[in-house]
Amino acid sequence: MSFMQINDLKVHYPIRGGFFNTIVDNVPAVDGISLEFEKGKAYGLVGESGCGKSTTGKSIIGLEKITSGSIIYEGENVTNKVRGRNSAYNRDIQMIFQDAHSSLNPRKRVQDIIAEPIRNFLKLSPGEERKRINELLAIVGMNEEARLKYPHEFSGGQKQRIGIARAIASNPKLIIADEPVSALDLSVQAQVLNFLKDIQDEFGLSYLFISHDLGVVKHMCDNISIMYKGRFVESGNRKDIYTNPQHIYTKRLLSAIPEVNPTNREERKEIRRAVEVDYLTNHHDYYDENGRVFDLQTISETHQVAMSAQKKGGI
Ligand SMILES: Nc1ncnc2c1ncn2[C@@H]1O[C@H](COP(=O)(O)OP(=O)(O)OP(=O)(O)O)[C@@H](O)[C@H]1O
Repeated sequence: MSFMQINDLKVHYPIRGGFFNTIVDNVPAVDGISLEFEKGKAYGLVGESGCGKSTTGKSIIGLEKITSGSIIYEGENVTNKVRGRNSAYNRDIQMIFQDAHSSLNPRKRVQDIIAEPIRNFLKLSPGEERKRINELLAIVGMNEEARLKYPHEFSGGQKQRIGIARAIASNPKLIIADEPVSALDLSVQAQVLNFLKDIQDEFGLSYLFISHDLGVVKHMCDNISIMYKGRFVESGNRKDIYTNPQHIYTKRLLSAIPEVNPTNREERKEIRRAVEVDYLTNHHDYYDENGRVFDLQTISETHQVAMSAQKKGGI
């Protein structure tokens, strides 16, 4: 049973111009997507740069205005509602950003950064607050000495952990993680991803995991939606998406995942060849989930991504 439903969500950014700075056009950043969230499950949103992933995340959290569609949270329509600073929705839906550095206030000590949601939502006594901050630091593998330090005194991975401690401080139900590891070194990426997985199991969290990297999402998500130009071209469970992708765009994205195992690398080459043949021989149209025609220009862009990964020795 889902606790939140997103129905036909659209976010169109107005483009202004002319002498009177009127709206002359709009950018359909998100153009009719639907999603449902169940407790304890992780959902992946994957697609190339500019396809609308971050706009989706930001509109769910209330940072972007929704043009049309609805968000139903625990039976209540919360679309574009002016939500109070300490509403249940704000408490239950939290976000982790790609750039941990700029999402932490450089003038605040770690204890005040983590205390922010506690003060907004939990109303604890000073002693209880202190205890809760120590608990949260322990959950993210940091010791109490971190409390009095400032963000610049930490590495990228540690900063991301502080961001995670802040996100889980209010006991949220859903965390929207927008490229949470893409700014980190590979070894630290694995640490942070494993850590996110551990706390998911421990606290029954749900995630909306936003990434351009199908490899990362494979590690984290139960269900995956492939996004292209503001729409989903394919959605399914992890097994279906990775072993039986239906859409040519998904196949292309999959063939661009770097592969370290030589046997799998050969297999990957075969898949890529098969996709090429399909593309070159079948000059039929491809469609997205809503039956709208999917233009081939992006397919060739994806192809270039796959080819450049191959040249770098990735596949
Ligand atoms: N404030 C804005 N005003 C106008 N257009 C915007 C604005 N923010 C984003 N866009 C446009 O909306 C589209 C979707 O952007 P978005 O940031 O959601 O993509 P993305 O998939 O998250 O990309 P990336 O992976 O590079 O972050 C892009 O074409 C972008 O240029």
